[in-house]
Amino acid sequence: MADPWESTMDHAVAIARKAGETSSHVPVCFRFIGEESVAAGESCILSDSPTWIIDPIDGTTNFVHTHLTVTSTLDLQVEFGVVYSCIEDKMFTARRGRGAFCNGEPLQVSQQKAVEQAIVATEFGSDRDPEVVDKIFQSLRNVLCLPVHGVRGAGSAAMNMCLVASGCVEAYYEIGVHVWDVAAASLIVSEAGGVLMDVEGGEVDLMSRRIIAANSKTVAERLVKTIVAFSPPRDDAAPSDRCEDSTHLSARKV
Ligand SMILES: O=P([O-])([O-])O[C@@H]1[C@H](O)[C@H](O)[C@@H](O)[C@H](O)[C@H]1O
Ligand SMILES: [Mg+2]
Ligand SMILES: [Mg+2]
Repeated sequence: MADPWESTMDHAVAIARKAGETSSHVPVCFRFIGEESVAAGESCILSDSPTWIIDPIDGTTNFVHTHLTVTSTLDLQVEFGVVYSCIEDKMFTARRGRGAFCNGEPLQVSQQKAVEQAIVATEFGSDRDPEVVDKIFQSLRNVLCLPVHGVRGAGSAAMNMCLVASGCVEAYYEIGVHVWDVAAASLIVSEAGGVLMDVEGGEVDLMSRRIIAANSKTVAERLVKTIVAFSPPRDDAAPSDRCEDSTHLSARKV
């Protein structure tokens, strides 16, 4: 069987060559956006250049506490998405227009559109500002009282989205995620037949730090009416306007 990673890289190089209109003799030029490089002060701006968006560990708090799910995410903007759940040894992959897979098996979102029968995934995020925490709890209360069948959280934004893609949960929402948490899994969700939406409706903006990933427009729109929206500083804001998440500071001290 052909190595899917090798063909992915060949395709990535072809895209980069096309974008830069370089001949096969000139090295291709990729840009990178990674959680750690942005934390070190590098830019988080998407341009026309092919850009790899990387989160080496998604689920850092789980990782630090050796708790359940930890994933690594890799995305070549809008073309490929890869999420690897290392403890479960599950490789989620998607290529634009070619479907989404887990260890080579095709993924399909759940067909359940009745929100009362739905499992909704979310996270409490990393911000411990009491005003933000209040809004997160108001949303959680509203979601529970829809009512939904259950609320879950894997501790990894990417994994929650892969659960939507796998049909195990009907929707995931969070305010406070970063582009590297959700870029790869966004493609996996849409290639599995799911939808992405902003928490106030309309198109998702991956730099806005707000996302709904759902099995259907019906479920996503019910969540839009339920979530208490707010706007954290954007990922592509100037570094001085970004704020460090409080739990990350403590995680890094470990
Ligand atoms: O810091 P990290 O572990 O890469 O990513 C975080 C995790 O995905 C967490 O579940 C989510 O609630 C945060 O919003 C993310 O930033
Ligand atoms: Mg992450
Ligand atoms: Mg991370």
